[in-house]
Amino acid sequence: MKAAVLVFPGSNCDRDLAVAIEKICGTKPLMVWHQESELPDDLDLIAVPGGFSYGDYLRSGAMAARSAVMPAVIKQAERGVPVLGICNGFQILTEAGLLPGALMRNAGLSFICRNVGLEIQNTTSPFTRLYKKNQKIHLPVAHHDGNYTADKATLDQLEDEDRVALRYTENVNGSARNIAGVLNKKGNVLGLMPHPERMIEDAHGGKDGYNMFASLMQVMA
Ligand SMILES: NC(=O)CC[C@H](N)C(=O)O
Repeated sequence: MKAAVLVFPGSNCDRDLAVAIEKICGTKPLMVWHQESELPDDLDLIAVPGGFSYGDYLRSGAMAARSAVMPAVIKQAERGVPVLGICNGFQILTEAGLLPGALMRNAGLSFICRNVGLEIQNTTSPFTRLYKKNQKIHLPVAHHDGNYTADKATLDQLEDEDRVALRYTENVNGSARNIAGVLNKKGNVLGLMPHPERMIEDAHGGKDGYNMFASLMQVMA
């Protein structure tokens, strides 16, 4: 698999994500600095990592969404290349308009850093097809802006089109309808607040994130 991991000033999960991709998908990803304006056109995955791009100033992800590399990401997403945004990556993808809605400050106003329960909703996307419908998993979260919001029509549309990828089993951060991750209309762009790359081996305390990367491998097989 040929994958690229984007790196912004303030990204801090880029290495963990690269390690997970190499371990599960077998090849070291390209690390792409945000100032690049082109991406190879034979990528199988563009991964947007977590962290605090630009110190979360203005709004989390807002400045990164306007960086030089993003027009190339948008072009490839439109061509159907899988794009996975984790945590700050999810915030960047909503700010770039690749995913609907926004991530607001957590309802409790504090940073939340712990494992949370989740339920898999969509099992047809390239990221989720190895999970079972309504499967309960645990993944870590670490964010202060994870409170997913969108207007009622958008939330209804996400549900009608099976684009809620996963939900929290408890309302962790105030997210509308407990939404933890959403897909774009085509299903090739996923953003989620929990960190699958931090739960891929026994030393992490579990492997519930493993299938998110393994699913991508199955798509290619
Ligand atoms: N782990 C992360 O990616 C953090 C995301 C973001 N900076 C927040 O705190 O909301």
